[in-house]
Amino acid sequence: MLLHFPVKASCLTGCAALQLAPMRFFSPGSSGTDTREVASAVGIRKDTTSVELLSRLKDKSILHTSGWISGEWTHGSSKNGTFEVQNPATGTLLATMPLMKVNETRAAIAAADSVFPEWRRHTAKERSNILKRWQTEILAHAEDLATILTSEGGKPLAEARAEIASGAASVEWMAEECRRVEGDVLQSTGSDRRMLTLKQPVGVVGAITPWNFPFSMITRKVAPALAAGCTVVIKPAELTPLSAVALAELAERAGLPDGVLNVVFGDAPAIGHELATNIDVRKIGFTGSTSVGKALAATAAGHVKRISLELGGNAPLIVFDDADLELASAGVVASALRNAGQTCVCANRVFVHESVHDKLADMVASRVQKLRLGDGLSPDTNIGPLISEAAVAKVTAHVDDAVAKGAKVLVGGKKASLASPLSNGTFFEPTVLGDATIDMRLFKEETFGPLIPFFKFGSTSEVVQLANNTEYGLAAYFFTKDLAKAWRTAEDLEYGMVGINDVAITNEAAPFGGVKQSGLGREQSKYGIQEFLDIKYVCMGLGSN
Ligand SMILES: NC(=O)c1ccc[n+]([C@@H]2O[C@H](COP(=O)([O-])OP(=O)(O)OC[C@H]3O[C@@H](n4cnc5c(N)ncnc54)[C@H](O)[C@@H]3O)[C@@H](O)[C@H]2O)c1
Ligand SMILES: O=CCCC(=O)O
Repeated sequence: MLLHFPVKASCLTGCAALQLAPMRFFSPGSSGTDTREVASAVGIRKDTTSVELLSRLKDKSILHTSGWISGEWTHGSSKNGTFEVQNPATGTLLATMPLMKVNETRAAIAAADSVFPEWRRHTAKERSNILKRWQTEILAHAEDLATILTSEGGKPLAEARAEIASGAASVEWMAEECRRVEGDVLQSTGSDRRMLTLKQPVGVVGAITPWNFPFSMITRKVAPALAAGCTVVIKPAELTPLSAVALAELAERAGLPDGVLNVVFGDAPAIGHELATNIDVRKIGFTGSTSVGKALAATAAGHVKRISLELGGNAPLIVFDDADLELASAGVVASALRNAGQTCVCANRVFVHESVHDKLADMVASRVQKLRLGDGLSPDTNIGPLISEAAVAKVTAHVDDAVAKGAKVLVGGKKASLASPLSNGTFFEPTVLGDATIDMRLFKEETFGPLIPFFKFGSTSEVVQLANNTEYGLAAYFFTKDLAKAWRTAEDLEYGMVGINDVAITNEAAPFGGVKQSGLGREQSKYGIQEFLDIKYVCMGLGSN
């Protein structure tokens, strides 16, 4: 049954009326201003968002501070309270969001379920056209979306722009793939029957996404789901929900019918549990940590739901003695420090042949020394903040543990203190460590920070064994000019994705996903849409004539 929420899409300032506490808005250098002053000064939804962020946007109406259920912007129950979204570069408040729980999630699932029969009956071309219009809206708002993404997630604008482009490319790809979903006519086992298969949408999908790619992790799930004919409830990370609601706004503008896409956030365990247990949800698509993914998979298994998991990584990057060292050193830095090291496919462990180890370490150290740490919104920043103090603490612990066990700090090594207005930001110096060994935490655990540890190796068999010595199996990289070594190493690495002389391997045409405890299933590419389709076998008897 669909629960009714009293807030309509047109109720812009009215949404705040549902909140119990008096609303404040914040901007750097101000301690807050009464909501009514702001609302009258600027007109829309300023009551719960940072004026500084709004002032940076060309189209301010893509910034929402509500959930999106059944085509309505809603705060859900006013009894639930709120949570805050902060800019990790400055520590300033960006938005106050309604905390949603089980009832809101049930309403979103009910909305998705009620329109599923209609959405699946749309022709593939109709769904494809809506997806293409969504892509057009995303591209038209790319700069605003990148600004929102950098403000809530911290990554430099250039990386945010690349993420928006990659998300738009996923939508475009699935708009095309949509029209190529085909069943088969099978060779019949008897002359009196015909046998065929149909591919049908699985049903309502719950999409749970992380903060480190707040935009593209959503498009990678939602675009294939919508293309297949599924309806969706998105649960974005509470640290970065603003990208998700902007995407919902643009989907609505693209003509996506009400209820086909819904967004809820707040009490993550409660929302996740409801998605994993509600009988009307047929599939969960999750990207996040291995620990949460495992727990969610166990819960969903109790209800025999389909699930895709994109989990943690611990990527090796191997540099063989015949490698192009300029290319390899650029690859090490680009991979390990992407999004300040907070990327599931970041190189975590750099294995270098002993004959070129010192030279490569020097080349990497000199590249890293030139990088500028700062606010992602500033054009000369190469590395932004980490997402939180907890993230800074984890990188610090990994560096301290490594140094205690004999590693040498070649560059960086500690939390960075930047001048105001970045003095409350969560920054860590990009760090290069020499003499890393396998007894260190950084060998076994995903650091998720700007840390490049160097390990020495002697033979190919030794380094493949070291690279595979992890519970993870997402991405691996290596550099060599030897063709035979390239084939054998690519085949022997126990990873879902392998980059040879290349670290920028992700794109919409390539299957993204891991093996071992890095996950199940594939996103993107021609395989991604299959995760949202069931195979139905149809047998038609022809009678005895
Ligand atoms: N393999 C991939 O494609 C990929 C991509 C990006 C990030 N990641 C991984 O994600 C992790 C970082 O992201 P994170 O810290 O946001 O991960 P996380 O597991 O803490 O959170 C991911 C999502 O799950 C939600 N969540 C938290 N607890 C939950 C619960 N009990 N039930 C249901 N949902 C819950 C969060 O609110 C968030 O939306 C890293 O391990 C990284 O490697 C993997
Ligand atoms: O961290 C997840 C996504 C990384 C990528 O798209 O290459």
